[in-house]
Amino acid sequence: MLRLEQIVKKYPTGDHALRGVDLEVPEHQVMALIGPSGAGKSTLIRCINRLVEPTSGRIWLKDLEMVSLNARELRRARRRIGMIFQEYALVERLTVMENVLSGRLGYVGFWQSWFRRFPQTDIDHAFMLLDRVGLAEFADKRADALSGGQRQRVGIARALIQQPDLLLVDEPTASLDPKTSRQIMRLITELARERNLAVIINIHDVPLAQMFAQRIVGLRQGTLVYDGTPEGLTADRLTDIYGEENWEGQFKAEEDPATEAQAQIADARRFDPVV
Ligand SMILES: Nc1ncnc2c1ncn2[C@@H]1O[C@H](COP(=O)(O)OP(=O)(O)OP(=O)(O)O)[C@@H](O)[C@H]1O
Repeated sequence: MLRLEQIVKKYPTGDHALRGVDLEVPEHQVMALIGPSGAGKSTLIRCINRLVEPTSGRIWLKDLEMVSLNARELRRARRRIGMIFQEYALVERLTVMENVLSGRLGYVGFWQSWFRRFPQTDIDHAFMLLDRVGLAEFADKRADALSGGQRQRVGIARALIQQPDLLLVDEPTASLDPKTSRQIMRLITELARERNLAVIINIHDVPLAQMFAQRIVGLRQGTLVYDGTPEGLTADRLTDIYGEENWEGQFKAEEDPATEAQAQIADARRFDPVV
């Protein structure tokens, strides 16, 4: 589905952010990218859709080689890659519905997008997605009236309306409380399963990554130093990634199936209070 070959990124400042990263992500896999600050996680995620230009290397999205695409081809290819950001990147004065539909801007013509005229199929899809992320009743609310958790749900719906093959998620829970963080991670992983998406999540919270991702990749100083299961992330492996530390107490937070089922039901019904 996605294959990175020897990705190198050296910024003009001389920072060597990625030092030859090889990585393959199959369809339906939720992969968490962890590592200390400055390890190159955001750079790696942004190289995939070329928000950051790799210095060298190749990136295959199925049979499409991303690095060699010209600007027009790249615009088209980016439709296949949804992105979810830490700070949501919503347009504050627009409604929830308009924000979700903005995910279709790459598909409609210039004048249609200028007048924000979207096909009925897009509008129906947006309503369906808003319902799925628990925001059906918020379609007409302005984005600036939403809580952090609700904003991230809008960000998820906006990424999914593109109908991407791959989701790139950059610190989706960094501004959220622990409970909302779990709900957002649960939603992302459920949607990935439902839609057969490959997902790469850049995340600092290791227990949260272990709880929801099928695979963990650890970066250190631009080099891949761990690639394995959540369970395999022992104290020694954490030291490989983050350096020497007493990792006692860094446990894998298990989800209790009964509590989990209740949480999902509650999740489906709940709406975050508007703050
Ligand atoms: N636009 C830029 N110009 C120059 N250097 C940069 C730029 N962006 C990142 N870097 C450098 O590249 C390296 C990797 O940064 P990056 O933001 O990818 O790391 P990260 O693992 O995502 O860190 P964090 O967890 O703190 O977000 C760092 O040394 C950083 O200073």
